[in-house]
Amino acid sequence: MNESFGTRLRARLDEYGPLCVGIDPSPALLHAWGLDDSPAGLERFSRTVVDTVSDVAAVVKPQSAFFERWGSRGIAVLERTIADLREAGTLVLLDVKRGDIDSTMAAYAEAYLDRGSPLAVDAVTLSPYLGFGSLEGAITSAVANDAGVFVLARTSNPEAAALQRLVAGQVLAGAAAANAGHTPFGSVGVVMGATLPELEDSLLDLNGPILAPGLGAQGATPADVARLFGPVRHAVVPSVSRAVLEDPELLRSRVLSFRDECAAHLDARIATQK
Ligand SMILES: O=C(O)c1cc(=O)[nH]c(=O)n1[C@@H]1O[C@H](COP(=O)(O)O)[C@@H](O)[C@H]1O
Repeated sequence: MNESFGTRLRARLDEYGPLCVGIDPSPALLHAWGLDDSPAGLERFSRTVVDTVSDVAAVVKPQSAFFERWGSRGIAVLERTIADLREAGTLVLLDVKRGDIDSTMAAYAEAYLDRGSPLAVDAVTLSPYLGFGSLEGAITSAVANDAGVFVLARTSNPEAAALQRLVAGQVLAGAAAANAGHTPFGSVGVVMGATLPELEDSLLDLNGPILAPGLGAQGATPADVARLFGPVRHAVVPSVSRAVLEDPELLRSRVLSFRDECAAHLDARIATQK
């Protein structure tokens, strides 16, 4: 690898369309699929998602929490899932929402961003609540490994608004500073829920990718995403989990229809039309 995460993400979005598909093997979804709530059930679920969507989704986002529930056996399944995704060629965004101080944050960065780590991925979600500056080392490490980060700015859940509107400006400013001068855009993304009523104007200066969860189960539609993100729509990666994962038989068709609808509303071309 010698292209930045921003460059690789831009290419993948242009080729496959603007969609991130979650792997969220919750007990409820394992049950709906007729699988045991066990490491074997997790593995079957994850492998089915990888096999069914990796050739049509620009980004796939495993949710670490559902693997961590099973301790070392769950982490072993997560490692195999990451390896399968990388082999399939899709970009892997691990949703871990990590954030801590200096050497502790460095250890998280080593775990997820260092190319030699068994859990190395293309990008991770980070939490900025120990200060945006506490993430600097992880951002440096991401860039050194051609990886990326998505820092929580305004999340999709309704409880977040009161706290996050006080600090989102600092997150956006920190990410914009890290991305300045990078083309096609930088590798420091932010998370902005697709369910939000409105956005900070400073998002216009981000020059980086925007992960927008909240499609489907949390109520947002592709039209909402286009309305909300307006002038930065080319940088948005809408993310969907439960609405496509409910039924393995419908998984591929639902991913294709979310992907095509997002592309149509966001004025994005899909070079590889499957
Ligand atoms: O970082 C995330 O992916 C994330 C941020 C956010 O603001 N809201 C949000 O729901 N998520 C994640 O997106 C997934 C839920 O997606 P749905 O099942 O489509 O609602 C879960 O893994 C959440 O942790």
